[in-house]
Amino acid sequence: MTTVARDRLARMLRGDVADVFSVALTVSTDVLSLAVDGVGPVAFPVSSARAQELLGLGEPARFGRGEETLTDPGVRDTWEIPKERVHASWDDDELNDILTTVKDELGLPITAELTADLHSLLVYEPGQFFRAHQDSEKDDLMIGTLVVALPSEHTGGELVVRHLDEKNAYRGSTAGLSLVAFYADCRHEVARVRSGHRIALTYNLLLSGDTAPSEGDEGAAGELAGFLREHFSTPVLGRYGAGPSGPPNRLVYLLDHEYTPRALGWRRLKGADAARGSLVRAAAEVAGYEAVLALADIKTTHSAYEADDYYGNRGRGYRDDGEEDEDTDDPADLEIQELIESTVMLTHWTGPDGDRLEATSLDVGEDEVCASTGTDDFEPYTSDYEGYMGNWGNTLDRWYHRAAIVVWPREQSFANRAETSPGWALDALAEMAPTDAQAAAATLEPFWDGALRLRTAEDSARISETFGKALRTADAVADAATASMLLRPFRVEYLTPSDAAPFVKLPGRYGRPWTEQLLRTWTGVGQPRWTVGGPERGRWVANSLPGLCAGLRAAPGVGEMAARLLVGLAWTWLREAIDGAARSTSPRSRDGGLHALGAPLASVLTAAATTGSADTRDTVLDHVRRQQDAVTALEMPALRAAAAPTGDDTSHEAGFGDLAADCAARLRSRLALPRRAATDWSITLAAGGCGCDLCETLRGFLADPSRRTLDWPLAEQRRRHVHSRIDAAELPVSHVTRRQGRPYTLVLQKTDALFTDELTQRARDQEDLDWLVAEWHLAPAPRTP
Ligand SMILES: O=C(O)CCC(=O)C(=O)O
Ligand SMILES: [Fe+2]
Repeated sequence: MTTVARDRLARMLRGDVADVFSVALTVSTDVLSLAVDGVGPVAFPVSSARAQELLGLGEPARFGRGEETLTDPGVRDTWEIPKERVHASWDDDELNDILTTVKDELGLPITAELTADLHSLLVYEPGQFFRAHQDSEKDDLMIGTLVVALPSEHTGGELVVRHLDEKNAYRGSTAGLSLVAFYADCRHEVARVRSGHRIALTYNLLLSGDTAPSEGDEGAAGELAGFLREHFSTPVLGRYGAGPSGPPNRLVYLLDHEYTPRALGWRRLKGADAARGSLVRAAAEVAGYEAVLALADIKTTHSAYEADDYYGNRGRGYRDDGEEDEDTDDPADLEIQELIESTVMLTHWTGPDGDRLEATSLDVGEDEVCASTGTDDFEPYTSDYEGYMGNWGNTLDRWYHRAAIVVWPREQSFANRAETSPGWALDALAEMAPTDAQAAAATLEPFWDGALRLRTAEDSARISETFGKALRTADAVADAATASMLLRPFRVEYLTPSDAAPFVKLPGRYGRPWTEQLLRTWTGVGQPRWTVGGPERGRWVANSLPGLCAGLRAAPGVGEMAARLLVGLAWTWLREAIDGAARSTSPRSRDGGLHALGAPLASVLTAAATTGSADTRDTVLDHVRRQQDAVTALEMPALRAAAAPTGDDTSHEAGFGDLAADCAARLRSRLALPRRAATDWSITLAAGGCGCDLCETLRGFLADPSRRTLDWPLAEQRRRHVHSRIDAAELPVSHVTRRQGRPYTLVLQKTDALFTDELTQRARDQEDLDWLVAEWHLAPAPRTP
């Protein structure tokens, strides 16, 4: 198998630089004098009596985790002397020398300035310790920590500093000052002090001044540039499904140190990252690419077994240091098997204008990622072990934060940013000259639909803001094809009355066929995702359509044309939704479905009147008139949603009077039917559906006015068929199985609901009719007895 360019690039970067993450120095006690308020000058080595006095001033030390500061003697058990009481004065030249040495050994830029800021004085007595932790970066400039252990008699209390799978352990000196400096992302701990006292000053290390990394070596940059060119000219499969294969959009090289969003910057890369960063940057420059810094959330999923279960022996655990981990709750010993999946999502990157970090959200494909150190070598910030669950095997999910350098061809820069920030891209396009905007927009085409659709699901407030921008930009680009491309991913539900003014410019600029095509796309007509009766569409028709049409009419000609198209498409949707609901075999869901379409129906009629679409109105009324009687469940809410007649043109134009008359006629004829006699137990089983012998027997029993119960010996399958027929038709008939004899007996019994439901329905019909007569000025009819 040939190794792909990005892996060769990562391997080359790994080889080149050693990762120094902590350094130690021992210096003479002469360079420091220490005094503590309340104790006076502290001589070196610190005597046990002095240590006791210092203890007396101490408070239980706190520690930072993330944003919080906590006190927990299970994590940290040591005394902290308030910083205000501590006066540590160094010989300036000596301290400068020390910091310069630290800077050089940690591989920080030569021209930068490293300073130390006193953080605290700690005293550990026998039994005290500080568990593994990472220091919080309290200052934007903070890059690490300097521990100055003062000479004193003690055993135990080693300071252990780790990075990836390496660790350095440091023991204090009894004669000199022992200094240890390490990067802020290193986990470190102080082992339990066994005897005597361990006393240490801690400092925050701050990096400032000209922190530009030294120039990378030219030959190496040239070689790396070659890998970059190869990467960007080797096709990968398109994203978002079936897209054609093309060159990758980016290369994501994962770094080895951790950075907070505040601390990530080219000038503040740590250890090996600094040299790698300047090399990759130089290579990108040579090849004409752009490099930005980013933060990534990585999730890996491995199949895993608890070691005790797996082959019955304890396999190698993935934790090699036996240290307790406060953040994770997996079983300690897991036999980790193969990697099932790994996803990399960029959460931040440096903005177009250089150093400032901005939030983003981009899933990057596997074939766009490489690293010199595998993610498995890092400590996850959280993990989750799922034991065996049905179809899924045991899996271990682990999440990591890593920093990255992201490289892309300059001409892909706009597209890369647009993919995660469509709103930003639309604003930028609107600012460009039309020909530039057309060229830039063309680079968005491969992912634009996908990028916006994914977002729709997430956050509809943001997408409607983006929609507003898209309307304006589609006008500004002055090109029909570009405008269609930019607008295609949206749906008609985003178009609200307040968009009428910006929207109407588009039919003005691009004409009727273009507008019709766009609206068909937005409403999904003729597309497979076309769903009938979706609640969002219903809400849009009910709430937005009339206001939108009224707004569009403000632009005579094109606005009216667009409004008529919208009314036509809304009716296409509504007709299918009405037919779908009316076809339902369940009376309850039929009535519920029709009821929900009442307000949309009122809107379509109103909008048709507003836009002078008399033929649409007539088609709508015809369609409603042709429905079965159940359509009153649609007519009533439509009439209640319509404004009552004011004698103005619109309500007349809209045909609500005709609708009210049709509805009243249906109610009257229903009310005119004779009431059910108290002795009449006949039930009609709606025609259609199954006509098997069971259903025929059922039909006969139901139709018989004098029979209320039927004892029907039936095998299970057949009982079930009868059940489902009764339930589907929602008949007032109870069915129970008497479990005696063979086959069991199905006992059917007509219930009182046959009478009570009918009474309720009549009362409701009467109430509806009275309301219609009063509100819609219909001729009163004689009340039925
Ligand atoms: O006592 C030490 O050497 C280290 C103290 C420490 O890790 C801290 O203060 O965060
Ligand atoms: Fe610490």
